[in-house]
Amino acid sequence: MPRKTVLKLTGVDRHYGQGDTVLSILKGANFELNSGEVVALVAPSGTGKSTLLHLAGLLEHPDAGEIYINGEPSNGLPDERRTAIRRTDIGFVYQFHHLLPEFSALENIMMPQMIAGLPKKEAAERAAQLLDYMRIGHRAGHRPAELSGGEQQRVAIARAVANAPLLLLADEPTGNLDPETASYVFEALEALVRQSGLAALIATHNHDLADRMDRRVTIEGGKIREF
Ligand SMILES: Nc1ncnc2c1ncn2[C@@H]1O[C@H](COP(=O)(O)OP(=O)(O)OP(=O)(O)O)[C@@H](O)[C@H]1O
Repeated sequence: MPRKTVLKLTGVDRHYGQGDTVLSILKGANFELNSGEVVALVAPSGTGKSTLLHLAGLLEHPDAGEIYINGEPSNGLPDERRTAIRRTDIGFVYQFHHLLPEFSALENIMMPQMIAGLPKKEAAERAAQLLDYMRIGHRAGHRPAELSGGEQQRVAIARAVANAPLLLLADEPTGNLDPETASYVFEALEALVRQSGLAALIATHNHDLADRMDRRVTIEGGKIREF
């Protein structure tokens, strides 16, 4: 599969606060992520990992610079277009699964597909396939509270890729799990990412998991550096 630059940041600045209390998180940050690449984002707490993921996911605006998703510059795009890009091109996984508690595992995975306009039957078929792929097909009818932490996180991963995005952004996706479960869930995540050829940027404090990814990047002095 030919590689495409799915995410690109050029000269990105992001700061919080103003005047004397300004906190500069990113300053002239550049970064590229290609399809098929799984990249670890490993940096100390508070250096801006979540900020970077929010910017890349078009959930926040940079103060300067440009963010391209699949070649399209995002500055100045109307909110509807940003939302459409988020829905179709980007999947998110968080530390805590954020599944909808009143819906089953299957329904949670159907939801983004139906919002994107897919008929219910097709959404259910795809959701069932993803659950099987994550080896939790037998838990399809269970609500999040009836699932283990590792199972919940696998449902969240399946939901994130349900609309076949180009880019997966994960913020400590295994941070809430014991090491053995974390390793198992990460394996499932990695297999899914590799099989679908999407680009993934995964923030983690877990060096063992980071070692298994293609590259590691960190945030240092407001820049994104390889290490
Ligand atoms: N909306 C905001 N307003 C003000 N400061 C913020 C805001 N969001 C984040 N920050 C600050 O920016 C810095 C970077 O935050 P961020 O959440 O990106 O760090 P992180 O590397 O993801 O940390 P952790 O590993 O602890 O999750 C922190 O000092 C945080 O307090």
